[in-house]
Amino acid sequence: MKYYYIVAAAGIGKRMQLDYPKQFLEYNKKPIFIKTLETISKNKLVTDIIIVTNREYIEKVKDYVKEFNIEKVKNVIQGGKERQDSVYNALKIIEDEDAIVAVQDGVRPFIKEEYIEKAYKELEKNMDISGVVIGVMVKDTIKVVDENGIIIHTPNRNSLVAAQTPQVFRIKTLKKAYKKAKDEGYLGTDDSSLVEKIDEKVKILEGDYDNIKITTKEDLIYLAK
Ligand SMILES: Nc1ccn([C@@H]2O[C@H](COP(=O)(O)OP(=O)(O)OP(=O)(O)O)[C@@H](O)[C@H]2O)c(=O)n1
Ligand SMILES: C[C@](O)(CO)[C@H](O)COP(=O)(O)O
Repeated sequence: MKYYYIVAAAGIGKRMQLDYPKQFLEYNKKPIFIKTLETISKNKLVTDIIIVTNREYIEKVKDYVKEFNIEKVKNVIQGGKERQDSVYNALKIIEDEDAIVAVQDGVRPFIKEEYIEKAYKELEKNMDISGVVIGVMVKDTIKVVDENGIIIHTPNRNSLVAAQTPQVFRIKTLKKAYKKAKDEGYLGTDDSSLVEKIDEKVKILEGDYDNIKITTKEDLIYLAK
């Protein structure tokens, strides 16, 4: 069985407001996408890693992969305009129709190996579900608001989970979901939302609060060492 791992690292980091993409920010003298990859490649189930990055950074990413001896990287390919386009580019080059595939933000460098393992295994043993998403219960009370900031309602916090990555799926399901989203012009903010749209069941596996996405300048504190 092939266990693919797609690492999305083709964003431009608009919200971080640097003059280079935030996946190249450093933690412990390594670009954060490399820290992410180190954890992934160490996992014994992962067989094939595909990195998706900005066209002009492909060679630089290949150099980093060599420099830091990241194993199992089979392809470094060009991303697209949105995260969804980048992940779709990677899905299109996977030919094995029986594979399991995990999708990961390159800018979640604190992912722990145990969650990768748990997610793959949960999906494999549970034929009732089509995907597994690592997530954490929200700590704040969440409000749904209208365009004027007026609160419409307050969902019950016990049913609210902040979705992270990895998000793991059977390849056939994920390809079907991505194709349908493309055909219908649907743009989701994560992979699971596309699979939910084709009425497949996706299960949340509780992860941890350390697995943050480096998104805005406030998150730089997590990289200070
Ligand atoms: N076209 C894109 C956009 C995002 N990503 C990747 O998806 C992950 C999560 O996206 P996000 O945090 O939104 O990154 P950016 O798109 O770079 O940030 P922003 O939205 O602020 O521009 C990141 O690892 C990012 O590199 C990608 O592969 N392709
Ligand atoms: C996939 C994700 O990390 C789950 O929380 C998130 O939705 C990515 O969103 P972004 O806008 O691409 O950062």
